[in-house]
Amino acid sequence: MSCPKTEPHVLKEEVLAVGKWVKLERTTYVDPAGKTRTWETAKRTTRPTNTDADGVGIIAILKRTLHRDCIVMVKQFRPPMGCHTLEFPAGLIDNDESAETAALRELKEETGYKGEVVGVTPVTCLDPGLSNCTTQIVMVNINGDDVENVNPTQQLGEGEFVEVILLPLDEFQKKIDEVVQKGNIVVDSKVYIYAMGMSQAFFKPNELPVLKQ
Ligand SMILES: Nc1nc(=O)[nH]c2c1ncn2[C@H]1C[C@H](O)[C@@H](COP(=O)(O)OP(=O)(O)O)O1
Repeated sequence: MSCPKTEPHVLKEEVLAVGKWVKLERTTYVDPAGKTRTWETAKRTTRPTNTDADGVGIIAILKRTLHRDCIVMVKQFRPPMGCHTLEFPAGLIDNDESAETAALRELKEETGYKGEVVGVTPVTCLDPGLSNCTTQIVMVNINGDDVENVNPTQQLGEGEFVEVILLPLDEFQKKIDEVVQKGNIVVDSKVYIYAMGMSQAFFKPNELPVLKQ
């Protein structure tokens, strides 16, 4: 006998604990079989009122004459991980800020580069089994020949320590693997999936030989 189908939905959200940046809630919801259940949910306290995205991630490609195109990456100590991470530049969206404006601001602050937005994703979820945290990924081109971008200077806030790492686009996955193999560093999954996609697109490693062009 099949279960009757219900449109799953949230019934109530009770706050269990609140910090300055994060809160923990108990979410009561109805599952697709019509049964009422609960879930432990983490949320940021900082989401702006004008958007469903908490933050932005920035895929910034540095283009310079006589250089290979590079992706601008950041390495930093992340307290929740207890180690360094390799990530795309990223940050929280300020109130009344668009994803595009936040991306160019965060890129300038974290890396010193001035970029131009060439694309933006819809709101995407980051870890939906744990949290409602969301991000928009913003694609940015950087003209590395521009005088403003020849000696980029970071504008880091108090307590921010960010190392900029340039990785060539045409060997992105290989270079990430080299960085990871060197030490105690974890790569962000968005970064690694992008790198795997690049490898698949460029080298088609999983295609049968007869289908390769
Ligand atoms: N979960 C957090 N705990 C903190 O103690 N502080 C936090 C949290 N999330 C953000 N922040 C602080 C740290 C910075 O001072 C600001 C802005 O962070 P931002 O640079 O926009 O984002 P990240 O790059 O993801 O840190 O918020």
